[in-house]
Amino acid sequence: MSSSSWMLDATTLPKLGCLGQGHHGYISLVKTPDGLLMAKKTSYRKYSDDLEKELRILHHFNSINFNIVRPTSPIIYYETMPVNVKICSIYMEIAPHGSLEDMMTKAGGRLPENVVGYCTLLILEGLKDLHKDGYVHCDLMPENILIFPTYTHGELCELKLADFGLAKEPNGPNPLDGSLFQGNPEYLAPEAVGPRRIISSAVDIWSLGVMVIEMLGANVGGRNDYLSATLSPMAWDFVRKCKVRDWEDRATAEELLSHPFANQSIGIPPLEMLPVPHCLTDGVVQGRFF
Ligand SMILES: Nc1ncnc2c1ncn2[C@@H]1O[C@H](COP(=O)(O)OP(=O)(O)OP(=O)(O)O)[C@@H](O)[C@H]1O
Repeated sequence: MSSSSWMLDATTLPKLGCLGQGHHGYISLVKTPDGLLMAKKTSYRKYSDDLEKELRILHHFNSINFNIVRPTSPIIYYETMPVNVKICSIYMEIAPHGSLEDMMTKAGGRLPENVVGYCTLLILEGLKDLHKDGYVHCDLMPENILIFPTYTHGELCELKLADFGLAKEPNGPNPLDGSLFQGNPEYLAPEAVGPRRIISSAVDIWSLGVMVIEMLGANVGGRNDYLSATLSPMAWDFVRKCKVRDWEDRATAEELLSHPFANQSIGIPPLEMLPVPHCLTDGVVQGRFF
């Protein structure tokens, strides 16, 4: 990457489209003068602490882990918009195939089991390093897993963890009470609510189990008897290990990496299964990816 794209004159970059919308802001597609396409994540300035933390985490893992989205600028940028609206932004590489949620929507709400196994393996690769360094994502859901093309080892796509706004840093404060999985309570590990409120890497493993259920098209609120009857024995065994109620007995990312469910060899999603955000469809935007 050239030094000109690393230090941006953020205010002059044209906004070419919208890549996504979150609860605290939006993600837009921008292009640098030398033709590099990037994702710009913007929120109101009152959320700047979360955005600064997200950028810190992205930088921490920039050269360590390829399954965590990469930042494309070193600092957070502050701007004042018309009518004195104060915003802040960070820049990162663009996911040309959107999010896992987009892929599920495109597939009609259910992915083939071997594709889910492959996606799970890539997510576990990201979680393993995150947890090894003492971080907890705390917001693991399909919309926060981004899809990238890759042509290494004959693979077609690569998944990366994104959206670290609620993440817990080593020795950092817990996310605010009530901030996790608003509207998606099934994703929240039981020990992360109530008076004890334990936030550890096991919280992400619980969410991963729920995500696997969702990707397989089953009911995420379903009880164990329903899940054991609905999922394949291998998928159910994986989910069961993620959803152990006692967080200290829950499997770790490292352990789950060797589970047969995450090692199905023929689950690489075919090209036609990969979504493409509207603003990136052919002919609309020309440019290079990071
Ligand atoms: N780097 C990226 N490339 C392409 N699309 C992206 C990128 N980052 C985010 N998006 C899209 O934008 C959506 C929202 O992003 P993100 O979750 O980071 O925003 P947020 O404001 O933190 O959301 P929330 O408040 O709901 O957690 C994602 O689900 C994805 O569809």
